[in-house]
Amino acid sequence: MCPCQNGDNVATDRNEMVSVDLSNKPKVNGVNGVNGHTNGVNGSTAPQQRRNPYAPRASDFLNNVSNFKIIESTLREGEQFANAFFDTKTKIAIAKALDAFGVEYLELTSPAASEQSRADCEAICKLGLKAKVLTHIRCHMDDARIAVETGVDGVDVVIGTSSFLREFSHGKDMAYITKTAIEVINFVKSKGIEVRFSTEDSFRSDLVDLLSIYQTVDKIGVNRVGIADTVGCANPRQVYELVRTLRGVVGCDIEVHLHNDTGMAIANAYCALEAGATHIDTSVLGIGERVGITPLGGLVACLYAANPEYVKSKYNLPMLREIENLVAEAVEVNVPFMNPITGYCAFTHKAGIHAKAILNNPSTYEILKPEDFGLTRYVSIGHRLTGWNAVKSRVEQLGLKLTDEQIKDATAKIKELADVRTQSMDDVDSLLRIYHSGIQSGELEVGQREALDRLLKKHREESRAETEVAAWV
Ligand SMILES: CC(=O)SCCNC(=O)CCNC(=O)[C@H](O)C(C)(C)COP(=O)(O)OP(=O)(O)OC[C@H]1O[C@@H](n2cnc3c(N)ncnc32)[C@H](O)[C@@H]1OP(=O)(O)O
Ligand SMILES: O=C(O)CCC(=O)C(=O)O
Ligand SMILES: [Zn+2]
Repeated sequence: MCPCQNGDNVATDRNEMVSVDLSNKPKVNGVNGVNGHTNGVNGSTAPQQRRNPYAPRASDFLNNVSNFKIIESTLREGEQFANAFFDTKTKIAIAKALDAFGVEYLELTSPAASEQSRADCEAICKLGLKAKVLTHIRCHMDDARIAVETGVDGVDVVIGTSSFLREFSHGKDMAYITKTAIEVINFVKSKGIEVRFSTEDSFRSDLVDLLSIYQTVDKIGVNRVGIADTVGCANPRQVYELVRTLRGVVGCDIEVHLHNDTGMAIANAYCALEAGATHIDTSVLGIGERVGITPLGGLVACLYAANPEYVKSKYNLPMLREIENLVAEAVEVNVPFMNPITGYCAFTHKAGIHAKAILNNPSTYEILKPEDFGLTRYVSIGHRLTGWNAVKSRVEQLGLKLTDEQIKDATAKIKELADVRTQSMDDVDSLLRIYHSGIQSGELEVGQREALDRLLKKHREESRAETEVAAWV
């Protein structure tokens, strides 16, 4: 289990990961502990508020990085993930969790997919959630007729416009697509619910075709148009340019749906917002067709970096981990180790240079504050990359009195041992305690490596003897 996830103060359940929760740490170098934000390194008087380089620039008048809505599609796109099978109970649990987190919309699988999909859609509509409930259909009157009877707040209509999909999927030309889109949109609108029209495979579609159909549906009063990077081929610049062009052509909201085949989905979503998109599709852990779409957690991390207060005010951030665990369990995968926010070591700092600065001011090496996500920061100590400042913080936590010179001497021994194997937290603690008592008793002085080795050996033998006695009892 990840030390960041077990909630204990000291993580010792992985030998190679020697981490310590420094949240209750006393003053270090004259400044507050790691959770207390300081006025700068080593207590300097630099101003606390620094300009956030990730914040939107005032000159970007289209920028919606601090003004967006999430359309959470775990229960639609996510159901297209290879491992996904959501029974009704699981769908309801996911829907409620996402609603409590604060997403603005939930998108559900087409009720035309199966009888159970239709029944589940109705059941979720009846939950009385704060989030608006949408369902996702083909651009076809048969699907639209079923969808509007489920009780949804809106219908997301999609049809492929690229030559690939026109030729090999539905086989329809742009004239047919436009005519059917108008019919379906007018029908859904006549039921008094929201309607969105999206072109599938937008980035491999002809720009003139795209702008023409978006303009047509905007004129007849669609609530949103959607751009879909169905195959994950787009890059941030292309996304920016297409959304910005579209922003100049339609007055309605703009949604983007971005696949992650080349790892661009979060960056693309960010650029879409910069260019004026209003809604971003996500799924928990990014699950969906192939490698899925923009992950909810990663998007939240990225947008929090731009404007923490805005993101904190909209979403219940400490719920993120629970939601990811719920979905991970439902689809039988692990949360990836490098997942933003909730990954195995998202808030663990290791190298001595990092540890020192983090202890003085966490913002030196953190753009996300773990406490805003209900998580804890760790500093890893028992390895060859450690430094005396990290060791000093542990000495203070243990309540030991050692001079800086003595701590540097003890650190040299930790590094020597860690060159052979990573030291567990217990190993580091014992060494520090033995070092301390050696100094107290006068058996040890700084630099007396042989004396220290003798004390460590004696301790090892005593521990072994104790273990043997315990085994006999
Ligand atoms: C990119 C995306 O992820 S889009 C969303 C994908 N979601 C889904 O596919 C939902 C789950 N799908 C299903 O349950 C089924 O595919 C259904 C019920 C939608 C259709 O099932 P079937 O009628 O058996 O057709 P099948 O799945 O084999 O083929 C798709 C059909 O939809 C048509 N089609 C495909 N896309 C569209 C579209 N966007 N709008 C209208 N028709 C479409 C195809 O031409 C084909 O029609 P055909 O039966 O005349 O050949
Ligand atoms: O409806 C949409 O906008 C997107 C549909 C979809 O899942 C895709 O194109 O990848
Ligand atoms: Zn998709």
